[in-house]
Amino acid sequence: MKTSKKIGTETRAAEQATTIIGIAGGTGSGKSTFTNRLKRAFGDAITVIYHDNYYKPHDDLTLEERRTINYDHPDALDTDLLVRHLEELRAGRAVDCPTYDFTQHTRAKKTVAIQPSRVIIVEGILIFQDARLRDLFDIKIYVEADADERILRRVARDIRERGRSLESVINQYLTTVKPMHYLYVEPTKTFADLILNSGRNDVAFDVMKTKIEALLGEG
Ligand SMILES: Nc1ncnc2c1ncn2[C@@H]1O[C@H](COP(=O)(O)OP(=O)(O)O)[C@@H](O)[C@H]1O
Ligand SMILES: O=c1ccn([C@@H]2O[C@H](COP(=O)(O)O)[C@@H](O)[C@H]2O)c(=O)[nH]1
Repeated sequence: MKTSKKIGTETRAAEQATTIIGIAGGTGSGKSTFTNRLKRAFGDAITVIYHDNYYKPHDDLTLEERRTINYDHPDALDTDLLVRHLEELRAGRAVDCPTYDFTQHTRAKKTVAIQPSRVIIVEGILIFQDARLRDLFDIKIYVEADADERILRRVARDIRERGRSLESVINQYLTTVKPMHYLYVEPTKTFADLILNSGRNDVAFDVMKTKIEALLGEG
């Protein structure tokens, strides 16, 4: 959307424009739930990219040492690489996206080829914290959920899917996740165009689905 240039009475560039949608919110708020629902609805017509895949690798450290890293501080992520990748995608070029292994707290070996498209969704807890990312987003959405619900969901998810114990999730939450949330995540809500009450919000999903259909020329 931002690349549109008026040429006479035509807006030619707008026909080719890419719209980048940022979906932020605290851990366990339902960002992935909302994002994945849109991805299921549109398939390859839209591109989804997760900031989580850009956590810095720490292969030089042992797993025990990696468990103690503060993953909720902006410095834990290679946001420079994400910015470069979004610029490439917006220019119509595919990128090789890293993937992340939460059970090992480091990057996985494989990368995934991400194709450009007219609508790109970027999801992550800290994506509105970086001014360069904010500038790239045409639409900014913040998924809201009470802290008690978010931690309960995180406990269940991290034990089920990310190889964690109850004790490790509680300890990580109290030492880094919670303080960083109030320092770096929650304040960025102010940048949002839309604040969603839950990632399982059918009305919000229908609104965004209609918007994306229009952007894709399906409306
Ligand atoms: N509104 C909701 N009610 C109950 N459970 C939810 C809701 N939204 C998400 N969940 C569940 O909570 C967990 C975390 O949701 P997820 O979308 O992964 O959060 P995030 O990406 O923001 O960390 C998942 O297991 C998901 O199925
Ligand atoms: O190695 C890692 C990297 C990240 N985390 C935690 O992940 C969440 C962000 O992901 P959500 O899907 O939004 O929950 C963040 O709060 C980090 O603490 C991790 O535990 N280990």
